[in-house]
Amino acid sequence: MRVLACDGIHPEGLALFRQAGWEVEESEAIKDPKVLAARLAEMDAVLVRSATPVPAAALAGATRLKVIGRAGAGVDTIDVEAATARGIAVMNAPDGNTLAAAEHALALLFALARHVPRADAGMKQGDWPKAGLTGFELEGKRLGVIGLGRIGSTVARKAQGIGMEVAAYDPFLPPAAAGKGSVPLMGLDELLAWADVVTLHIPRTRETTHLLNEERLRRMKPGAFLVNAARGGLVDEAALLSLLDDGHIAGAALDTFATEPLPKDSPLRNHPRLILTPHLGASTGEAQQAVSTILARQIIDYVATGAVAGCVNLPPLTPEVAREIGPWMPLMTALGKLAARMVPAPVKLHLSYAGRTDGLDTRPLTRLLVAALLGSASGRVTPVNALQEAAARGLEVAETVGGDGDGFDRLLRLRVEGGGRVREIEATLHRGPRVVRLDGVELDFDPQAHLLLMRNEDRPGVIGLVGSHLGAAGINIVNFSLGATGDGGAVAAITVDRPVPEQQLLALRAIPGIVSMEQP
Ligand SMILES: NC(=O)C1=CN([C@@H]2O[C@H](COP(=O)(O)OP(=O)(O)OC[C@H]3O[C@@H](n4cnc5c(N)ncnc54)[C@H](O)[C@@H]3O)[C@@H](O)[C@H]2O)C=CC1
Ligand SMILES: O=C(O)CCC(=O)C(=O)O
Repeated sequence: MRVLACDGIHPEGLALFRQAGWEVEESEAIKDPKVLAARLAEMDAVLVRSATPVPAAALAGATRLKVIGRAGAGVDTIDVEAATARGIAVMNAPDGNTLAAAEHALALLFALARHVPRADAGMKQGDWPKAGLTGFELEGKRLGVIGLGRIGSTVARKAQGIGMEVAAYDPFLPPAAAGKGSVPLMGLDELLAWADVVTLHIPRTRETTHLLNEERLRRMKPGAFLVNAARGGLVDEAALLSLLDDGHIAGAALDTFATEPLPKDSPLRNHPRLILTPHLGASTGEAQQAVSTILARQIIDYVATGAVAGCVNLPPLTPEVAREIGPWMPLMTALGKLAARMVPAPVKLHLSYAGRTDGLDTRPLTRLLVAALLGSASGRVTPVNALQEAAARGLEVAETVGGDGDGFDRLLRLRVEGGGRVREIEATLHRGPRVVRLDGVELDFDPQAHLLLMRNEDRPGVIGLVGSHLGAAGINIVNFSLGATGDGGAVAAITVDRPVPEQQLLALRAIPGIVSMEQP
């Protein structure tokens, strides 16, 4: 396994990759998608912070890539839609830098209130710049928090600790979370008109871009302050400059910008009532160590066991559940491949998980089977894009859980329709992964093995001829499982030690009494 670590990922996470046997390549920020694409063609995972964007163009040839890891919270620099369509998981580690980002927002708040940067700059120039730098006290002032998630709620709690009155706007908070906190919620316009200082803690998305446009900024209290340590683009920078100029907004502190790094000639750089930091929110030793190790563990576990944590395009799957369903995983892949060969253009798939189903999370298993079923035909299908691909290719997927396991602890019944045919497979893990019934006939074979499926007339001598023919061709029979169809015929699953060449198949089909011979 190979991982490309861009943008200065903390060494502790990289050490975890090495300990797990991964090869680690480190790189400066890569801005050109073509250059990144060339590097990603040979990688199983890539790690980025905010400097290396991962657009669709960078993923064009990334056929090996399993995970894009964001060592932090915001995934706005990654084309998650394009990654999902290519079956690539996108993971982040938002818990690792919550405190750092919240403390930085508060640092900016204090710096604004007491003109710390201007005082420092004046002192360094040999001045004693006391006059004109009278500030204001934060205790008793109103803080309006936009986005009451991890960072916003941490900022709110700490601001309450210094005696600020705090309210928030967050229309997406789950009702339980919204009701139990000590931070009252308001509408956006109400909050803007109420607060002495507004601080942003939301992701950048299509919907939140320019959330604070000129009209909204003007709804802020005259003389209010603004802090943005969330994302550039949430605030219309040109509008902010004009409101600072006309004095409606008294001051602002920005850690994030629409274009990063901020262009040298940006007018933001020259405004006396703007405090600027170069996207430092997550830049503490503790946060960088935390995000890199959290992310490394998530990626290593995902690739090794299928456990899913911190993934923005796959539902979570705890290590315990991954362990519980782990033995099923290779079976699901083998069954998906077998079903794909039996029904090359499937239109309907029904999976029924029967027997003991407690503790069995069937969703990742279904995704795995669908990925194998569709992946054999074309393109790259993984559990990440399996259901999306199924919908796009017109495959209807349904599953039921529970019901009689027919004497087995756990039994999977698979029904695939396509091309006017219906095929049914029943499989279990009892005494190893095995198929126990095929199209209603009792058999017993390992679906992962090289396989011949034979229909024949149920009369003496036919099987002997098949055995002799395979033997003469140097092909060893590993297992021969035979079942009667009840209409004078029989079905056999013959597992062999190697693939059977086409000409041998033709010869086998020509044996008298053979109705069909498939190598699925
Ligand atoms: N400056 C820096 O270095 C850092 C910046 N960040 C930024 O902070 C953002 C927030 O991070 P977390 O708190 O960890 O995320 P989070 O997901 O815990 O919280 C985001 C909150 O915003 C709310 N939200 C979403 N859209 C909204 C809208 N239109 N209006 C109001 N609320 C909305 C959500 O309901 C959620 O409660 C990240 O997406 C990232 O962009 C995060 C870490 C470091
Ligand atoms: O990696 C960084 O320095 C920035 C972190 C950040 O913006 C985030 O986690 O969203």
